[in-house]
Amino acid sequence: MEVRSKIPVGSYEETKMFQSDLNGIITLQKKYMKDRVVYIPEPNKGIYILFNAEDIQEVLVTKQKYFEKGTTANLLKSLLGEGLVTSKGHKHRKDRKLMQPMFQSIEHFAPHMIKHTVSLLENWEDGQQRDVSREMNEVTLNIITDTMFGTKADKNLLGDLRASLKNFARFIMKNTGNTQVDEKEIMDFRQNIQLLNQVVLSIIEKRKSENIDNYHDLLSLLLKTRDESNNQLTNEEIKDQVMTIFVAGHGTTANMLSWIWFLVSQHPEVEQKLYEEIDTVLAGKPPKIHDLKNLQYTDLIIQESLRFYPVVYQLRRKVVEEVKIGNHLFKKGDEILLSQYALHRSPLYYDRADEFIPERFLDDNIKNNPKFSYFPFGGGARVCIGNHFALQEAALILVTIAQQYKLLLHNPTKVEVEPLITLSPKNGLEMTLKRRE
Ligand code: HEM
Repeated sequence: MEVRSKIPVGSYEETKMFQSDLNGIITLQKKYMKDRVVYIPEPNKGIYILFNAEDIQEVLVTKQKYFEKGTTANLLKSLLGEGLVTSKGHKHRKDRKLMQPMFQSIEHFAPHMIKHTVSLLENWEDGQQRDVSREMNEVTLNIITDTMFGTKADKNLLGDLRASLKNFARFIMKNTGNTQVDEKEIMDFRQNIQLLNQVVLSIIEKRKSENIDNYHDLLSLLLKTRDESNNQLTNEEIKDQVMTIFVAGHGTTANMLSWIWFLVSQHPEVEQKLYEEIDTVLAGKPPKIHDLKNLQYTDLIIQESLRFYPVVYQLRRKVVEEVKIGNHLFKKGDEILLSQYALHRSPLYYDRADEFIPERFLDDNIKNNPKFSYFPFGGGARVCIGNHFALQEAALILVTIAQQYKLLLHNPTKVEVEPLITLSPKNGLEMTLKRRE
């Protein structure tokens, strides 16, 4: 008998459950993790979900050449063009090599990260209610435009931009694998893209009118780059890379920080330890990059938050050539789903997986877990290029704010997880700012 016929198939109810609710995959995992995989016959194209960390490592690392990015990446292309997130094969390797230097040494970005957090705090007052998710988006957007493009984010565009990106993400999630997309939705979607393109093109145009040698950021790197035949990158190529970093490089970190604030506010004992550590290590002084190594509990909170709410919660891959993964054979064209959300809550790897326990990352059992039982930044050739940038940024923003404020949440039941391209708080995150004595 053919190996692939042994793969269990989800029922109609299970397919519905998987599509309608993020927790559907947790129920599927409980039932099918011993089989390591389940096939879910979605209406347009079925998908295989893997539940074993070793199999995931094969897909992302050891057998990565048998895979390419799945259908979400194709829709993302309409926004990001052929940038680093969406490019494939030779073009991807070239792009990665080109952008890598910007992410190799990131310590010098620390003062910018702190400066933008401090200026965010200048607008905060004791007792105010603020949508912390919006605030985190603002500060991370300012940081990415400053560090990568040497410019300021245009204040007027910020609100529109955030709404635009969210609409865009909703569109993608609704239409991944869908062949009949509503005309009106396509029109709105195009308008959204135009707005984003405008922002990015204005950044490029402004720089072209200046002396690029005065800058040492990603934009200048892209403008100075020559290919093998000594040709410059085209405007379109530069726009795609800029748009990619612009989009991939702020909403993700903003959502991670929103979940951290939410989780910390719901766990007073964790909150207390965090504040104690910050007060002891920083002793009231602004953080410096070398302080991060001494902020160990802060680091545990960040790791555990990314386990609990992995902002990039699933990856899709498409098989390009028949391949055996674990005990199963996959054919060309098969779509595979790797779910950080499921693996990070798998009983195979985590005790009390539904509880938020930062200390678990000190546990030896966790250290012995297979590598891909925890993969918030993916893995292999396509591992997140901004992972260290994001972790450094999150820690600096978190401690800079926590030195001055506690954030209180009055109505936790109002906070809902919305699984778009990233996990975001559906209706924002209204919190009260309490200034510390
Ligand atoms: C908490 C924050 C972040 C998370 C959880 C995250 C997660 C991820 C994941 C899981 C991937 C792999 C996607 C795949 O394999 O299909 C990825 C790729 C990528 N990320 Fe991030 N990311 C974060 C922050 C950032 C930042 C700050 C930047 C840039 C400054 C960035 C830029 C990118 C780029 C360009 C790629 C594509 C890399 C490639 O395909 O070679 N990310 N990210």
